[in-house]
Amino acid sequence: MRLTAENLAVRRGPDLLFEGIAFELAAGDALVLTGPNGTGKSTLLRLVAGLLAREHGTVRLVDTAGTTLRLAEEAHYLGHANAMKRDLTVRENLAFWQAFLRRDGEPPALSLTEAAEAVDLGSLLHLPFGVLSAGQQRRMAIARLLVAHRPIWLLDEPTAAVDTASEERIAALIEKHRKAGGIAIAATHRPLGLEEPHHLDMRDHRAEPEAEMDF
Ligand SMILES: Nc1ncnc2c1ncn2[C@@H]1O[C@H](COP(=O)(O)OP(=O)(O)OP(=O)(O)O)[C@@H](O)[C@H]1O
Repeated sequence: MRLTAENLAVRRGPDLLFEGIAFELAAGDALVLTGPNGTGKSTLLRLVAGLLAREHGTVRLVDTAGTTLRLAEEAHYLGHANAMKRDLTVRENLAFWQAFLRRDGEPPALSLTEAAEAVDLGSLLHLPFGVLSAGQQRRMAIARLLVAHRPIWLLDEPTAAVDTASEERIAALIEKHRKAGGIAIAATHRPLGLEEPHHLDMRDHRAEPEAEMDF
């Protein structure tokens, strides 16, 4: 499996936000996106997830046989929002995602209980998601990634709001995903503690201001 980006640029509103983004990731690789607020880390993740159109450039995922795969179908995307319904219990939320994402022939994923235990919150499955603390909610959003297999993880500040022990646990889960042949791209303001990740500093790809038209 190989995830390749070439010459990516994105327009937000009237302006080009970034340009010239390129990377090549193989199974087991991680890419860490850094850069100040507003430099486009979330935008790049959303673009790779297929949620945003690009101005130009390509993103391509191919399997070991060289077949091009649809990225939107092969990726877990964890945005700033946790994609959980506040009024449903944690178990109901995770069950929804497992049923929604399950595909025939996938490698086995974790059960709902195993996924909650992997983020050390196995005792909270019965609670409405909305009553969990901010850090607990983030950890349960990480548990969502474990209930169905997807080879690409696109993670926007995955450790936001979590305590130090949970930061380490989340890093270990990302490492496990990599060791199983997965690829991870993570935007972060804090070191994630991943083993030998690739780095992409969004400051290096700020788009030059475009010339204004005179009339
Ligand atoms: N719909 C939009 N129209 C115009 N500009 C937008 C739109 N959406 C986002 N932007 C701008 O795109 C820029 C990049 O935002 P993005 O969220 O990708 O940054 P980021 O690097 O992830 O920031 P942070 O570190 O704060 O999470 C910001 O300046 C934002 O205002």
